[in-house]
Amino acid sequence: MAEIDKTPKQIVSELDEYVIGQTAAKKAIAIALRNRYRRLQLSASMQTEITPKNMLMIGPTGVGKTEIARRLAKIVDAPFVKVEASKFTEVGHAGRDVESMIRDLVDSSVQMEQKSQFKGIRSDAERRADNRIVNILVPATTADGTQKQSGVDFQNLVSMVEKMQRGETPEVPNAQSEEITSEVRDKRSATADQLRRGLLDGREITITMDDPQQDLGMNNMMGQMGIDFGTSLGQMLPKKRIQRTVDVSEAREIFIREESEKLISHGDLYHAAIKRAENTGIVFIDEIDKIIAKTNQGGEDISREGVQRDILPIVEGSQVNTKYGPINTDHILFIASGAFQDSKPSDLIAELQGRFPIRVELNDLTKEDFVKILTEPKNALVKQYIALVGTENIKLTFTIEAINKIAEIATQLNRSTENIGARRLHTILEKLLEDILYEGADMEMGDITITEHYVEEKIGEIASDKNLSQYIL
Ligand SMILES: Nc1ncnc2c1ncn2[C@@H]1O[C@H](COP(=O)(O)OP(=O)(O)OP(=O)(O)O)[C@@H](O)[C@H]1O
Repeated sequence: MAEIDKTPKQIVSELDEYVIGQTAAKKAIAIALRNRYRRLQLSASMQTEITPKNMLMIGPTGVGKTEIARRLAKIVDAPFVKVEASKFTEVGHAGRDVESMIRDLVDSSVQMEQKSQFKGIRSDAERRADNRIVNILVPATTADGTQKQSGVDFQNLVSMVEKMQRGETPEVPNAQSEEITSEVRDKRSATADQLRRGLLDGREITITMDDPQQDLGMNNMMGQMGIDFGTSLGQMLPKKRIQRTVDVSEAREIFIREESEKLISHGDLYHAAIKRAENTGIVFIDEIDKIIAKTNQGGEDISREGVQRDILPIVEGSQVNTKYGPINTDHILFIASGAFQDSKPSDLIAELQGRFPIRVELNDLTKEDFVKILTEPKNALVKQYIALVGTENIKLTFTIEAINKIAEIATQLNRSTENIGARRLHTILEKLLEDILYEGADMEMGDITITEHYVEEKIGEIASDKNLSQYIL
């Protein structure tokens, strides 16, 4: 969680690596985040007094609103979810369950927390997993000379349980009592060495593992019944074990996961995840303008305003129950976003407006922005395509004139058809490179340069035909 202490300037400069322009929005979001860090430095009583100032991003579609918020979460390692506000107005939506956004946030937090805890115990889990594999590959030899795998077998287990039911104390068979001959010991240490050096990868091995379907089935069933148990029921039920034949490398990953699960305390994990979501979580509510009531629409309007009223307590700060325990939403950062083409933020119900005091407008993107978006960000589209076809030994290059032409066509199309912002670049590039992507796998094409002429030839005609471009570009 150390990432949270980044200064606003550092955050903006990291955002600059991915998002072009929109400086006002980047600054505002960086300040909102810094204030949260500042708050955490205060005494507990002061902390509860200061609630985070939520933010409203206003701007047309496809200009970077979501991208800024999502990147920010990545930069500071914060749990993040995006929801469409309009989804809660849909007929049949289970009781307009707006709290689901918070539960999704906690799910994402649990995953992040689990990943970081697993990382901390990785070497321990690896050692245990390796032991299990070695024991399978080189089974212990019993006194009568037959081989058997270490561990308690099923019959033993049944008789142990029966004894416990009768109130007796069962004898726990001691794995050490198995005859491990020096020959077995030597063989095991040689195998362990081969395993560590990856020499056994690719060899098949039959393992006994937890049934992955069991948790899935249980979760689906709970979901369908709308039940949220206090703890994950899957953790409490006895695990169904199944046998599977897999590569040694895959078996190792399966065992590392199982051993990691055993090594961590789930109670601590869930507690840490809830704290993390409470203190650093970011919820992005898109299309907030779609839940503004239009006049004279009767029932539909009531439902839209109803959603605003449902969202209000969550944004104001309340407790939401999740299957990992209750979470307090007081300090979660909410970022709402909308185009507000036929409405204004002041059309939202007054209480909700008050909860989003930071307002920023995002600009429409120009042709110059498109040129930069195509080429500059770390994950720029052009770089992605170059890398993709590069896997088939094709060296793809774009001339500056070609990039300019693509940007120009995108700007024109956004004007003549619907304005979808930078999303237009995705559809244009996909169409432009269609042939190369199709034929690349079969042909030795060597170097390919995309010129202005190539761009005109491939998409010029479609772009100038309004009817056609509506469907294709
Ligand atoms: N300013 C920008 N710099 C770099 N890429 C951008 C920019 N604006 C948009 N993009 C790219 O365009 C796509 C859509 O952008 P984004 O999801 O941020 O749209 P949005 O403004 O949130 O719109 P909506 O409200 O419809 O969700 C993303 O792939 C994003 O990378």
